[in-house]
Amino acid sequence: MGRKFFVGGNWKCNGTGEEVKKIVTTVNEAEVPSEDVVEVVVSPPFVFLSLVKSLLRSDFHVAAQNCWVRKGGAFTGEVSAEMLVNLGIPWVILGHSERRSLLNESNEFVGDKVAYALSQGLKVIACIGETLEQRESGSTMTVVAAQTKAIADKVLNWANVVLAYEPVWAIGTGKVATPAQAQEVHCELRKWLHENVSAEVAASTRIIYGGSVNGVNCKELAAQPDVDGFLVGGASLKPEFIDIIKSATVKKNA
Ligand SMILES: O=C(CO)COP(=O)(O)O
Repeated sequence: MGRKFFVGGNWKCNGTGEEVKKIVTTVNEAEVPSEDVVEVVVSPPFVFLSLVKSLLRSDFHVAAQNCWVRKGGAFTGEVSAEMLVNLGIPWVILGHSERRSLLNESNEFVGDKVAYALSQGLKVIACIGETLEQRESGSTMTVVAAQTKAIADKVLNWANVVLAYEPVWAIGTGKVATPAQAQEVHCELRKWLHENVSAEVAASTRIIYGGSVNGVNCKELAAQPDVDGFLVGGASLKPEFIDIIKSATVKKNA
């Protein structure tokens, strides 16, 4: 049941036009494994989506970092799923912990967003993850299961969903989950999908890890059986993003 390795670069709210062009040039010039081995997506801020799409190599794809929960209309400041489709943007990141915590996006709201984006033909990187306090109190699985359930309640077809496990305590902190910690949660999530969605969805859905992934720690993480790739923040703005893409070969040779 081949789950193709997936590497996403989440540029968050960073970059000028010049900086964005520089990052794209770096990834365009890189020699990386073929599209059969790794699927690569970069996610610039909305305002740079068209620029990046026009410059980016054709074997890599573009993702937005968010979209509105329903059909567009009188929602000042929002960007709709329809607009992303109209721009030719195939992917969207939804439910990132920064939006959950800073903008109060609830599990239900994220579930609605995922369902609506999928209904419009977008592919979704759906983010889940526990805080440090939740981990220390032993509720990691309860938290990520509730976040996943809110998505599963609204989504019938998982073919276009990638689940990104991003422990909040590991995001932007330099404190990466150990390979064993990541594997444990990914394995539990796959079990959850098996029991609550279907064996087929559990076997085929990619579960990727995010949180302080870099060009060095990626190899050992990639070797874990249930880690199907990465969602990379800070390191996706640097040349080491290429090393992270190349970690796909660890999986291939496993
Ligand atoms: O939030 C992340 C990706 O979505 C991870 O960010 P860092 O890689 O900077 O920790």
